[in-house]
Amino acid sequence: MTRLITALTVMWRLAAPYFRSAEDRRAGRLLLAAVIAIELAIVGITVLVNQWNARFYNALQERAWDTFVSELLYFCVLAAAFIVLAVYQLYLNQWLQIRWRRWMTAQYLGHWLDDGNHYRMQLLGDAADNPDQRIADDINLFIDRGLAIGLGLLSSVVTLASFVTILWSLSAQAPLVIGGTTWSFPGYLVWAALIYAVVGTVFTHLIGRPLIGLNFQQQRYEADFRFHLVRVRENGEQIALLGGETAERARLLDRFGAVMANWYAIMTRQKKLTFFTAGFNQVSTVFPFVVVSPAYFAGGFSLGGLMQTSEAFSSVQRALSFFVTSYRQLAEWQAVIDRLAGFDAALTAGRALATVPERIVVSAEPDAEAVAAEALEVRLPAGTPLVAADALVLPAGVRVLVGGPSGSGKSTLFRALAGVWPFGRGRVSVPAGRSVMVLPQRPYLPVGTLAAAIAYPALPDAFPRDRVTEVLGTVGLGGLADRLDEEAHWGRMLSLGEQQRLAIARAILHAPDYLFLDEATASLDEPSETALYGLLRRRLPETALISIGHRSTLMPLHDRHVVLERDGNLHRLREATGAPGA
Ligand SMILES: Nc1ncnc2c1ncn2[C@@H]1O[C@H](COP(=O)(O)OP(=O)(O)OP(=O)(O)O)[C@@H](O)[C@H]1O
Repeated sequence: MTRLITALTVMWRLAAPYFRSAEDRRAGRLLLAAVIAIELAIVGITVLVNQWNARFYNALQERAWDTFVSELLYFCVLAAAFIVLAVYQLYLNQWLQIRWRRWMTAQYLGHWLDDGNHYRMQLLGDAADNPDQRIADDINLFIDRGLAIGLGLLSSVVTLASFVTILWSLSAQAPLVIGGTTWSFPGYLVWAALIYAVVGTVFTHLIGRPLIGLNFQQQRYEADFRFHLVRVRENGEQIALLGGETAERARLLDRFGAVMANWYAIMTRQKKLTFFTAGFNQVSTVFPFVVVSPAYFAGGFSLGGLMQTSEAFSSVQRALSFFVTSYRQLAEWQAVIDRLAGFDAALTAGRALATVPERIVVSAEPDAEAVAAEALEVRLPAGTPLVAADALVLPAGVRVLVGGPSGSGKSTLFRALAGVWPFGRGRVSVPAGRSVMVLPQRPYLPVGTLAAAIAYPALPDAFPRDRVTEVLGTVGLGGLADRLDEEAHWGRMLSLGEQQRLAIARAILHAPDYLFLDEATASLDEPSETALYGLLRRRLPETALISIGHRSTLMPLHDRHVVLERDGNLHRLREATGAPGA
């Protein structure tokens, strides 16, 4: 029971915001009201059809031709109304689904992407596996199944209320007579239907309960398998060069093994459940007749009455067995709710990480003249100290080379200065209104046109075309100028050196105040690297360049040289002796 209440609370927390949203609540509420109204109208038609049953079968029994014809016509009217309602119910339901889904997707994308939360969530580890599945599949399933189950439940409750009344009065008309003795008691047909359905529900629940967890796991294993397939696709070149196909196949089959093992468990459980539900459904066809037959054969009941009673009995029993028939859907839905709730929690944890008391605080200071780190200690997510930078000051236009052994924490220090690495303590102040750009060794090039890849993160047409062409020429990629509108996976097509040139072109177009280059030219030959640094110097004279690099040829291209040196259990940033470039 507490589980049910928790599930309902979580469901409400996930579903309600859409119907309260400023953007779409009117349309959402209207569509929902229409879908509910149609559902109720359909139940109304079922009640009318039930009453029609009595009249129609009586007309057949009495061979009353005129009544038969008029009842047939009446049925046609009901059927026509039912068809129109069924069509519009589906149509409006789908309309509601896509609007609701658009809203929820936008919300989740916002919470995931805003303010670097996706990256912090990733740093937190396995808190939210496969966010893509949460956003693409789970939101869809939550809405689709939620509406189906919600409307099914509503329809069952209303059907139950309507038909229990009918069945109650029919119980009085059809006394239960066995062996000449009357055994009936008020509403005995209702009680029979109730007991039958409750037995079914209890057994279904007992047999089917493990399906909730199994379905949850299944989705997870499937997503995991898909994720690893995508990894292989993305790293195809490396795998082919290393001849890693056999290892990959083994790894993928291993992942698939988990999919299969869980699937077997689902199959076994499903088999048990289907044995029960299929049997239950078969018995349901004849059970009402069995219950009413004593009254019918005792002679006090017409054929119409029998048919109406069996129909009403079936409706009550169907409504009561709603839980039995939709158990699989409910199990799946419960798993979806659990996953979305888990994703929600991970989103919140990611956001909370940005505001924990002990973290690296990066703030924009109106009076600051330089990027400055004060008592900065950068740590790993697990809390291990990595880098200490007591008093780093990077004035505008400075050119600093950051050195230090591999793994000493240079890239992590850049992440901390750029404000995406919260683990640690101390402060970083950035002059307000100054822009910062970080170029990593392997730049991110979104799939799309080349123009979009260069302009990223600005919009594809943010820079005049002739300027883009000219800048491409200056970084040595003039040959690509006439392919700016070509859509491709540029990150795979261009060599790493070309990608690095492209990233330099991006930096020149954006002209940031602070440009951090994390081995951003390491794939270029030394003369090209020197030429590109010269270009940056000429094109962005005001921009501070802070580079990480291991080559000694970088030294003369910078004014200052700082290094990370081991100091106890961490590396400390110190000014290196001997000014580079001197
Ligand atoms: N997300 C993370 N979780 C745990 N450890 C991490 C994470 N990111 C980096 N590290 C660890 O922090 C240490 C410093 O990594 P970092 O990439 O900053 O070093 P680096 O000095 O830039 O190295 P290189 O010169 O080889 O590029 C490494 O030991 C690395 O394994």
